[in-house]
Amino acid sequence: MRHILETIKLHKLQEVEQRKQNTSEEQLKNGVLFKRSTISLVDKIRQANTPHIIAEFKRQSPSKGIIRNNADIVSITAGYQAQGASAVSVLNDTKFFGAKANDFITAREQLSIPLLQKDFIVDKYQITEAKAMGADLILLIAKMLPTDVLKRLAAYAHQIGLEVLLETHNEKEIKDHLTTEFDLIGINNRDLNTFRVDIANSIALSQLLPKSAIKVAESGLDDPQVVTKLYQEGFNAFLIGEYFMKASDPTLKLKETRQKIVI
Ligand SMILES: O=C(O)c1ccccc1NCC(=O)[C@H](O)[C@H](O)COP(=O)(O)O
Repeated sequence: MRHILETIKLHKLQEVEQRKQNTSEEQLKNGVLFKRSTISLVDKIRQANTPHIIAEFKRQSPSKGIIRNNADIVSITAGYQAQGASAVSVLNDTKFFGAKANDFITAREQLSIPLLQKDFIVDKYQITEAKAMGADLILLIAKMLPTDVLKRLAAYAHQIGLEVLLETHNEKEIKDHLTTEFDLIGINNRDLNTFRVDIANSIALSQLLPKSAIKVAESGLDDPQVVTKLYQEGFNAFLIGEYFMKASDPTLKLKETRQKIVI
């Protein structure tokens, strides 16, 4: 069976080609938000040695199906900011994650903290789009693209003022990118072949990174004690989606989680 990322990649390539027909990159660059100054998550993390939560807004996922399809982007993302998220991540993919067309821009309109545009980037055009919709940082996934392409895309993102979170999941992906310039290194706790979450694997992989790297634990985090453990092991930030989104009150769940993390 085809890997989920391969399926997503094939779909993205088609989707992006279609969007290019409707809006040129030059048109995107003329948008108001393309010119805005971005807000740095890296600075925020370097300034405060504390567990930084990147709270994610996601309606559904390939591993869990529908999580909260009719979620209100305004109240949830505003609540995340009010409850101390260091950044908010908004899924921007419709086919696999159920994003609605205006989710990202609506979040941008009301947030003053860094906003991660969470998509599956296979083309420079999507990075221009991300900037044009008001992103501060983007995600690149090591498994999806060759190293030289990832480096080129990261360089372009930096050129237009975006920070880059590189997602990794195994030793090779980490070692291949050790010397390259990504701003934050994510380690996905979830194996996307099996959807199994393995925190011990993430801790072992994090030891391969230099102390100075900003390490982000991603996926499957549903216990403040586990976040505490990962923080003690050197992770700086925690990308949490489903745990908040499936709670009866996502922003209250973020508040409780932050209170329960021991530092
Ligand atoms: O979440 C999935 O099922 C998934 C499947 C295939 C590719 C990516 C996937 N997730 C994207 C993410 O990065 C997560 O939304 C993010 O790490 C938050 O994870 P969680 O806290 O488990 O919602």
